[in-house]
Amino acid sequence: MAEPIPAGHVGDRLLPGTAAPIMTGAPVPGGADAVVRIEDVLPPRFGQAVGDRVSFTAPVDVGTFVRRAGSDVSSGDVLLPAGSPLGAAQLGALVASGIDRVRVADAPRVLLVSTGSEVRGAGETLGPGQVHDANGASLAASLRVVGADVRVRTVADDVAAFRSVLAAPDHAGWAPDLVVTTGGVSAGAYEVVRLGLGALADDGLADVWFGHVAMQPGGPQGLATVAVGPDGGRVPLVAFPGNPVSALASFELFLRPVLAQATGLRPVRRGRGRAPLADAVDSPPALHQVRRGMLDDVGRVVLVGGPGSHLLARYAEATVLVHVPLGVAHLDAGDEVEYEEIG
Ligand SMILES: Nc1nc2c(c(=O)[nH]1)N[C@H]1C(S)=C(S)[C@@H](COP(=O)(O)OP(=O)(O)OC[C@H]3O[C@@H](n4cnc5c(N)ncnc54)[C@H](O)[C@@H]3O)O[C@H]1N2
Ligand code: MOO
Repeated sequence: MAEPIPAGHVGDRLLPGTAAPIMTGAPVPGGADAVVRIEDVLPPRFGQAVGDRVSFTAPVDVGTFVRRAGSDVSSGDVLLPAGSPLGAAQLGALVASGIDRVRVADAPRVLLVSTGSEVRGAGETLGPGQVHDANGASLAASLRVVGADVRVRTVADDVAAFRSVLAAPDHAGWAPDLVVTTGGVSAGAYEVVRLGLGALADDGLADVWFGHVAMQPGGPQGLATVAVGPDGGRVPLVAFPGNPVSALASFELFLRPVLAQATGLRPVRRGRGRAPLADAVDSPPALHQVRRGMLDDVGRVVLVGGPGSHLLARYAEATVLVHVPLGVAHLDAGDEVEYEEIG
């Protein structure tokens, strides 16, 4: 036996016929070509003196328990492709490779505007007819997951107030790359997003489209480019419906893939697959219906809650969005549906 080699020490070169007690993580010394677990040594414990004799319980193959330098990543390899999100393993791999600085993309700045005179901030005391700003919370979280720098504002059904939020999106000179609004897009008399963008378009400060997509929830939708901030630069605006499930499903289906691509996040779409339904389902055939569900322990899709676009607490229980395509009025239990994961 030669001198022991603790982790963090480099042992002397071994001569043929010698072994050194070595700890996990210590570099294998020159002259050695395998490591034998102490459990497989006779006697099976450390503490031998230099010059003592040991034997092994079985023949030892060359390379056993040796981790070769470069077996994970070697000189000249691409450690992380451009556009990689820096998550746990990526940050660890960078630091392990001796890199403590990398160039990162700017987070897209997103102004999220929850509209509606009934909408109150999280935790505020509600008066009659008022609701808390669920969309501000859920969409801000969704946007942050795709790497956005998000500011949330709430605006009453008041065109002047809506216009002033776009004109001065933040007190500190922060200007958005994208505006996302919720509510105020359908057919009512006080649709602040529709009216506000219409007024801006009349003043030459926006180009606007409003329409319906054949989807439920998330039918009424708006798109625009609009002047924002003190210098009036044009940025894209996406106007989602106000119902909380409609807003979230719209984000998942329309905006998440675009933002994930823009920020280089992979995968752009979340995991998807096909699975049989646990129960029959009816759907309006003129609409692509997006239901919420989860997979049971035999891999069937179980729907969670009904189709209503107010059922946010049920959405919170779900793990997948379930697609019932256009033209389908009924599916039986056992029929396959497409699903995609939600976070
Ligand atoms: N006459 C019609 N009425 C409605 C139609 C239609 O086609 N014709 N479409 C319905 C559908 S579908 C949807 S979706 C909604 C979308 O309308 P808006 O985008 O204008 O949304 P609002 O009326 O502002 O709000 C709808 C609903 O959601 C609540 N809400 C709004 N913002 C929030 C928020 N930040 N947090 C929580 N809850 C919010 C709001 O109080 C309403 O209850 O229009 C249907 N009507
Ligand atoms: O399209 Mo609305 O989003 O059904 O509730």
